[in-house]
Amino acid sequence: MDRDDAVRSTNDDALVCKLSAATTGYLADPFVSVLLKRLPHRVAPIMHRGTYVRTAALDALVARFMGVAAAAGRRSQVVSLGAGSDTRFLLLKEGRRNPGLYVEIDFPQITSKKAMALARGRTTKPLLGDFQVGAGGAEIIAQDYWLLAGDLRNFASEILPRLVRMGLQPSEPTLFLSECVMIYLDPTVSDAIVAAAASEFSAPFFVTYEQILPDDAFGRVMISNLKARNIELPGIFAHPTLHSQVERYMSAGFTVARAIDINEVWDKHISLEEKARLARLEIFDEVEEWVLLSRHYCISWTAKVSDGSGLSQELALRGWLSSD
Ligand SMILES: C[S@@+](CC[C@H](N)C(=O)[O-])C[C@H]1O[C@@H](n2cnc3c(N)ncnc32)[C@H](O)[C@@H]1O
Repeated sequence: MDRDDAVRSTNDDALVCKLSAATTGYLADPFVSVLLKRLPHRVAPIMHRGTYVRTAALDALVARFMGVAAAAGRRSQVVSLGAGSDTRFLLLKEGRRNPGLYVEIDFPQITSKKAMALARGRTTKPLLGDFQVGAGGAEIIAQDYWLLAGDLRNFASEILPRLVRMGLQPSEPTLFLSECVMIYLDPTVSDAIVAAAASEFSAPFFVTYEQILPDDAFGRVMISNLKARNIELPGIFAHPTLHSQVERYMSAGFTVARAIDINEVWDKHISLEEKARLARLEIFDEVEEWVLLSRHYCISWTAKVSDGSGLSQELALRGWLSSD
């Protein structure tokens, strides 16, 4: 398995965790089972919780972004980088929420399987509306959803110009989402993606979920376990702390940014009712391991909002997670 195959295999990990979390009752997501029919192995409660917290936090941030755009009477655009098995577009449509434009990009090996599953799925096909399948079956182009094949290493030179040619509007509020993706890219590439978002768009937002803290005992084991599968995390050394996650945005030209770890999301941003509901799903006794693991994953978010954009900078940042 070469390096890119190994990186692509991380989407299977995410999908297995998601399907197991949905089957166990952590997530209300009927669409994961369209992408994966059967669980290949049992998934530990700690992974269910991690998947739940990451999904809940990113859902809240995406919803908040869409609310900010809607309040300003603007079309929201989401660009999910390395979207893999992202089902947010389908969930938005199912909930009759207007997704604006939702774009997903991944390697063709990943998008081909997804395109086939979505275009054929009894529950997914109607949500796409009229659509065309392109690139030999690797892409779906619908009015509010584009599933595109591409290599993010060519983001600035190929992907972004193509998106703009297709109708992505740099003048509209645009959220770039990197859910466990930029960490696999060379930092010069991921920094260039963040910089392109900041410089080419009038009201760019960026959300990143990825691993941090490579240098403590847990971090070293995490990295060596992945290395054993030929998976490198070049991004973790470039942006290893919450502080440096914020810095990456500010030095690219974003104007407000925050980063918190998953442990803090769980402690402060998941309601007591939700925690009580999750506690009834299965026994959870990996408490110490959870604290260690969840401190090694972070969510960071940022916005660049100028006075003339019609969006409030304060609104763009404050309240992105419920109790801010
Ligand atoms: C851990 S998975 C995450 C998938 C999805 N974002 C999620 O959270 O479920 C990482 C994804 O990034 C994609 N990816 C990594 N490097 C990429 C690149 N250079 N170009 C396109 N996609 C890439 C992989 O193919 C994989 O689908």
